[in-house]
Amino acid sequence: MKRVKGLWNKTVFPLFLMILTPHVALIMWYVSVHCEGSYSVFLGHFAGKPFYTSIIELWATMRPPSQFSVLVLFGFSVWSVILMKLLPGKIIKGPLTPKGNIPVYVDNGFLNYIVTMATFSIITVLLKVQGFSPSVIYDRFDEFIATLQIFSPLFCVLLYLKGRYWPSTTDNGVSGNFIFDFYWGTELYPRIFGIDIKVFTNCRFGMTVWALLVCIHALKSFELYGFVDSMFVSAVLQLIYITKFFWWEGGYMSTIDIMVDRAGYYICWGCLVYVPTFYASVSMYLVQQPVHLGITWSSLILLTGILCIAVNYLADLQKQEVRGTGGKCLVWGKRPNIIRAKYQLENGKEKESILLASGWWGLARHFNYLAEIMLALCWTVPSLFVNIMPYSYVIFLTFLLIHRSYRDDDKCGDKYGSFWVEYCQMVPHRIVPLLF
Ligand SMILES: NC(=O)C1=CN([C@@H]2O[C@H](COP(=O)(O)OP(=O)(O)OC[C@H]3O[C@@H](n4cnc5c(N)ncnc54)[C@H](OP(=O)(O)O)[C@@H]3O)[C@@H](O)[C@H]2O)C=CC1
Ligand SMILES: CC(C)CCC[C@@H](C)[C@H]1CC[C@H]2C3=CC=C4C[C@@H](O)CC[C@]4(C)[C@H]3CC[C@]12C
Repeated sequence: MKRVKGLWNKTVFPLFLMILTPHVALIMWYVSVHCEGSYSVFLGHFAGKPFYTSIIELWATMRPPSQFSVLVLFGFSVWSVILMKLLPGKIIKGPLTPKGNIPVYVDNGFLNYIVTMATFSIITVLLKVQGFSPSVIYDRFDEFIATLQIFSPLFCVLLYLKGRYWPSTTDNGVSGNFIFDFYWGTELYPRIFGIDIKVFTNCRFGMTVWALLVCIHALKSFELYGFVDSMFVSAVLQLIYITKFFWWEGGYMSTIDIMVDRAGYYICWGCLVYVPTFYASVSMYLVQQPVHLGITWSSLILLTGILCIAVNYLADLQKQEVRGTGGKCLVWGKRPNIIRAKYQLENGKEKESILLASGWWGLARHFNYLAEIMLALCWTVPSLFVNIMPYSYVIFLTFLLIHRSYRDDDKCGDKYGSFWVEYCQMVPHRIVPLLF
């Protein structure tokens, strides 16, 4: 039984995802642009054809990388690396790794984001004056997907080799199963010329490109129809969320992505290809499917979404503050219930950490996930209920976060043992209080 589980987790599932996800990234674009945002129309395009011819036809609709797409993506990556290196920021320390290393980061993500978005706005105005528009990226998005689909797997191969033969730290290693090692990665936080790869892929590329695409899709919509409230509401919520992310970027360095997930296909390919295509898909969908919501619905959705962002942010911040002050702070006006949980590093050294069982962390073990899902629903609902396609992200996110809550339980159970059991008894529900 254990062997079957291992085969599923370490080979079949990763392989399945690595085969499936490049198609998904392409399908999101194809359905939005060529199928009126409808999966049924999409299936109709290939009805009666053998599966493999449909796949070939689908990929053939995508134009190959152009000089333009390569230059823009390469230029943007260089720009991000330069800003990462040059912009000032407080030095922050990441959490202690299982091998006993402490990664150090320069907390300049918010500044990086502001400088990039301001530069994008200036470029947009300059282009507009000359009769051009960045919305050409929407028009030629297939060329961009093609470029990412070629370069990102190559980048992951490079990361695999780097972790195997030239690791940056002792937090590296292989399991001997190539499929799993490629998917999961061979290093926890690789650095190339001092550039932290996960900070680059997740924050400086993935999250920033997501914000830029939201603006580009909104601009395209504006050029086509003028002001559209559904696009506005969806875009504003996504942009506030992404801005919040960068504001809190220091905290992100202590999350599962950074302290557990290695730099492999899952995280790096995911942030380079999946985030731009899948995470920004609601905005891409709305370009061809504008909806008029009216002021009442627009305001209601916007306010609910902002509330969800606030809850998500406050929950993440609460954990950070309690740990930062060693539990000597107030949570919702009271002394927090905390567990001082002991754990051991791989070298046997004993350490202590705090588990918070009050505030948002007393409602459910991952209440922050509930706010995250509700928020994604808020920026999708403006597309109304005509098609399932715009809901793809929120459906994916729900599965991702449920799976993650189990993964995190396993991880924390292994790490904290009886302290985690105690916490689970105090806070029995995972994500939804009283229900799940
Ligand atoms: N849009 C998206 O695709 C996704 C968004 N997110 C968002 O990212 C943010 C971070 O999420 P994520 O990293 O998944 O998880 P969490 O922020 O929930 O962090 C989990 C970690 O926090 C520590 N921890 C767990 N319970 C407690 C507690 N009661 N008190 C103190 N520390 C605790 C443990 O780490 P330790 O080892 O330090 O004890 C655990 O591994 C969230 O806002 C989430 O919504 C997350 C995933 C996907
Ligand atoms: C099958 C794979 C290709 C799936 C790839 C998934 C990844 C792209 C995503 C997995 C976890 C995601 C994130 C975690 C936490 C985040 C913090 C939040 O505030 C912003 C979003 C994000 C950075 C998010 C980004 C995508 C993932 C890395």
